[in-house]
Amino acid sequence: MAKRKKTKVAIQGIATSFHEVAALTYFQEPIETVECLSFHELCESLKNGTSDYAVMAIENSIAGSILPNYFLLQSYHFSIIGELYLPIHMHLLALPGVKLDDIKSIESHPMAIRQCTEFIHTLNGVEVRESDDTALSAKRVKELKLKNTAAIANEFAAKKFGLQILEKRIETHKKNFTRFLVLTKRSNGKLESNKASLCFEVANEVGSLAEALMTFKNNSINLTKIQSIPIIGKPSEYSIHIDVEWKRRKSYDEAMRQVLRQVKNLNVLGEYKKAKIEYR
Ligand SMILES: O=C(O)C(=O)C[C@]1(C(=O)O)C=C[C@@H](O)C=C1
Repeated sequence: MAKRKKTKVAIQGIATSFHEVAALTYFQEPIETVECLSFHELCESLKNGTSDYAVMAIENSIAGSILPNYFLLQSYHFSIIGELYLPIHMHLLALPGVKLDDIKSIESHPMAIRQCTEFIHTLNGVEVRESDDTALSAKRVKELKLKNTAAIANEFAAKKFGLQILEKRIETHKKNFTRFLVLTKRSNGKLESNKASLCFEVANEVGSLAEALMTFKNNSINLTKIQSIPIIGKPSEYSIHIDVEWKRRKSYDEAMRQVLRQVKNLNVLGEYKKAKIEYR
């Protein structure tokens, strides 16, 4: 009998990156991950059919929003079909036998570095370098035998690349989560949903944004996130991204009907099931 083809999921980074952990956690079935070394590459992989889904980090509870990804969501027109809040534990990894005093440079993904700034500030005179991925930094330390460099990455990367954990849990706050979105090219119809990601523009006039937001409030729709991003080429004009949650679908539909008349270019980026934030 022919083997069933595994679902292909694009991740930013290589095996053991946080994106891989997020993809394996979300899908809970054997998947094939497609490694991409940038978020742009990840979107291209989904667009050209190399992958069926993509998992994309959108915000972190210490470092905040990944703003460039809002632009990608807007320009690629994918559908968000799910979300995941992954607990993030960061460790400082080095070659076996290396001591903290030997470390002259640290490298990692910029979002990982931003989650560990308090720890990094305690190390004097250590150079900090940004890389494409936490796991890739761990791999480089191992393969290039970098005795004076440490990588910020997770425990899976430590194990896979045979590195020691020099300092454990160096994230600035222990309750650290990254929110990931699960994207596909075409959403397969109406999934069971109680959350949506929307974007729109409003006139630069007194109360225009407040009025649109009041429409959600008046229909008992909970606003969970708001993020504005510039509209390129129109200085001081913004695209507003919001996430909303509802208890009754009817209330959401009614709010959307009303808000359509109040805003411009309303775009539903996805309707999906709200994820739980579970501290582990
Ligand atoms: O470098 C990785 O391991 C990633 O998966 C990237 C990434 C990110 O883009 O925010 C994912 C989760 C963590 O917040 C740190 C880095």
